Order: sequence, then C-alpha cells, then structure tokens
Amino acid sequence: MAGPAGGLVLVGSSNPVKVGAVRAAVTRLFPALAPTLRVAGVEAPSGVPDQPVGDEETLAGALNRVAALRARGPVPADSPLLFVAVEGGVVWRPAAAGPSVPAQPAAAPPAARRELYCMAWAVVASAHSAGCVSRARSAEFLLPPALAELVEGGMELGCADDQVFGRVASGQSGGTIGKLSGGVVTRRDYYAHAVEMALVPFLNPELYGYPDIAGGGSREQ
Ligand SMILES: O=P(O)(O)OP(=O)(O)OP(=O)(O)OC[C@H]1O[C@@H](n2cnc3c(O)ncnc32)[C@H](O)[C@@H]1O
Repeated sequence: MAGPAGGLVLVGSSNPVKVGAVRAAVTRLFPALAPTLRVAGVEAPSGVPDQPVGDEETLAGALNRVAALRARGPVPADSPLLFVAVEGGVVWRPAAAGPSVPAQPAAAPPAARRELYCMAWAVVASAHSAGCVSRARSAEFLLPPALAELVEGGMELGCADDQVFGRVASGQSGGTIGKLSGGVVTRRDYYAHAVEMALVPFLNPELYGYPDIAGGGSREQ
C-alpha cells in the first residue's frame, strides 16, 4: 500500500480549474499527503458530447475519463494513488416557480416553462483497486435565460458564457458561477466540494473496504 510520501493523483483533464479543484480537495481531506502530493492533469476523453446534458450523460463522462486513465496501463505499486475526473454538465428542470395560481380564475394556465441548471459529477477511483470507485455530484445553480438559450441551440456553456459576458476561456477561470456570484464562489470551489464528497470512502477505508491511501492516521478530526 502506498504511504504518505510521493502521492500522485492523476486528473482526467488538463483544465487548470479541475486540476486545482482536485488538489484543493485532496489537500483538505488528506493533510498528511499535502507536503509531497503531486496532482497532474492529463487529457482523457469523456466519450460524451462536449456539453453533456443531464445527470446520466455527465456522470458517464466522468466515469469514462477515469476509465481512460486506468487504460493507460499498469501503474507502479506506489504511484499514482488515485484517478479523478470531474465532468461539467447542465440539466433541464421544470421552472421552480411551477404553475402559478392565476391572478384571475379565468386566466389561461401559464405555458410550461423549463430552466437550465449547471452542475458537475466527480469520480474518484483507486489506481490499484479497480472496484473502489466513488462518485459525487456538485450542487447546481440556475443559469440565466441568455445562457440557457445558447446552450439549447447547441453551444457549449463555456462558449455561451464567453459570448454573453464578453470573456475568453471562462471555463478555465472562475467559470460562470464566478461571474454570477461576484467571485464569491468559483468553478474550482464547487468542483472541489464534489471531489471532497467523492473522497469520503477513501477517508474511511475501514468502513468501505477501500485501500488506505494515506497510510493510516492522516485524517483531521
Ligand atoms: O478540458 P475539459 O476537461 O473538457 O474541460 P471543460 O471545461 O471543457 O469541461 P467539461 O467538459 O467538464 O464542461 C463542459 C462545458 O461546460 C462548460 N462549463 C461547465 N461549468 C462551467 C462553469 O462553471 N463556467 C463556465 N463554463 C462551464 C465548460 O467550459 C465546457 O464548455
């Protein structure tokens, strides 16, 4: 089993937001690994459309990226520790306001409305135990109609964001949530939270039958 020294985590993307989110999450949950932790991003195909829609497709993208990392070949006994992937997606939902109570009983019912939300799935897998794969979903936030319309027309969210807000490569910086939250929450932040949730079984290996990636005793109480 790998000990705390020389831990390598491979991330299935070269997007610095994703690599940074994974680094933040692993460092926070496994502080004993932090001094020697290496987190590297490598391109890994998602096998789903560039803009996944819905939970199923988005989760499939993250799982496929981890599978691609594993398919790179056998890994040395002590490195890497983990394969991680985060896939950003969108999901349509009925408008939260729902069918409103009409102001006048005779008024026609409002047309069915739907809204687009932004979210992500994170997958964390042991590099040495193929059966130890954990997943978690991020929180989601409502996208403004201008972005939803462009995505509905087939544009990737990152491109739609760049067009509507006049930016470049927004998906590699604070992301849409960074813009919409005035910088209080960034794409990295909420991706890191999802990765932290997916790391829970690795933090409690005895409870889940997972490998002990920290060599025991690294958990903060
Ligand atoms: O190199 P990869 O890993 O593919 O990085 P990516 O940013 O393209 O990542 P995804 O495929 O996971 O994301 C799908 C699309 O959604 C965009 N996206 C998702 N969340 C976003 C956010 O918070 N802000 C801006 N764009 C976002 C992203 O830029 C892509 O256009």
